Amino acid sequence: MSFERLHCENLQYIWPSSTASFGPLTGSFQPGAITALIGPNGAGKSTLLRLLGGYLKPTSGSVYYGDSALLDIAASARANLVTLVSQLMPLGFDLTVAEILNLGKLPSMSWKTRITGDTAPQIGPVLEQLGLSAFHDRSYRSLSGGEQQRTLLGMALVQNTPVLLLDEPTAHLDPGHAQAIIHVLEDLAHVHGKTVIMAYHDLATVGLFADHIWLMQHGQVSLAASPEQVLVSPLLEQVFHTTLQRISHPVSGKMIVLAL
Ligand SMILES: Nc1ncnc2c1ncn2[C@@H]1O[C@H](COP(=O)(O)OP(=O)(O)OP(=O)(O)O)[C@@H](O)[C@H]1O
Repeated sequence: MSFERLHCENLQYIWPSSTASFGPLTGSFQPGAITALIGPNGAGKSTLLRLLGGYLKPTSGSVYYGDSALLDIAASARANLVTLVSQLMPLGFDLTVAEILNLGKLPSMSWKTRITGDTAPQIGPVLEQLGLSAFHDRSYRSLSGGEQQRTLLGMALVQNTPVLLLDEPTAHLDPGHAQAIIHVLEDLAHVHGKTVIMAYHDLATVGLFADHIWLMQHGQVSLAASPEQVLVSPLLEQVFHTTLQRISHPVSGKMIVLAL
């Protein structure tokens, strides 16, 4: 299924067991661009990602992929449209790194290929891209947090959907691996035209790669604009309740925001 853009219309979610609520939110995400969701803990970033992926059913309003409401799209078709890489969760069972990456291929495989197919051609390049080739046969549970995070991202890359939702994809990574993952995401958006939406906490680096930033608090989007517009806004200090310093990157001139 192809679609023009991902859009949400009056999207609202009320948690049944708490006073927290999300939205209502109306807005669009651009294909071929990275949108970073920033905001303090509890702002609603993960909730928005789960609504956009169809993992939470909105209390009211809808998410549209082109003209189709997400919840009207069959689950099997949805799995070829969007994937969500969540924050790390312990697996209730153990698989190898290669087996987890293979799971990403299932939605696009026929039953016959699932039984007889060789997925090595698809997973090999992704293992290499994420620096996981040496971990091919390692048990997922035996990996460090950063290695597990790269494995889960690998499954999403193998799934190869036009929309990629990521919940803090670099949270457990050292600076070198974090930078490598950001380059992979830039390539997916800017070269392969994917819609990349990610919750992200690092104000120092978000302005270096994001094309759009949505600043969130209390389940609402307070400002959605370019990094140049969002990162200079005094709203940033209000939302994060801290003093911030802004400096320009010495080479690109892009904005780096530091909490002092
Ligand atoms: N399962 C749940 N039941 C009740 N309330 C929830 C549940 N999950 C999240 N919430 C509430 O919804 C609000 C938004 O949470 P969400 O996880 O979307 O925030 P976030 O911006 O991703 O935060 P963080 O930066 O800490 O990951 C919070 O107030 C949270 O307590």
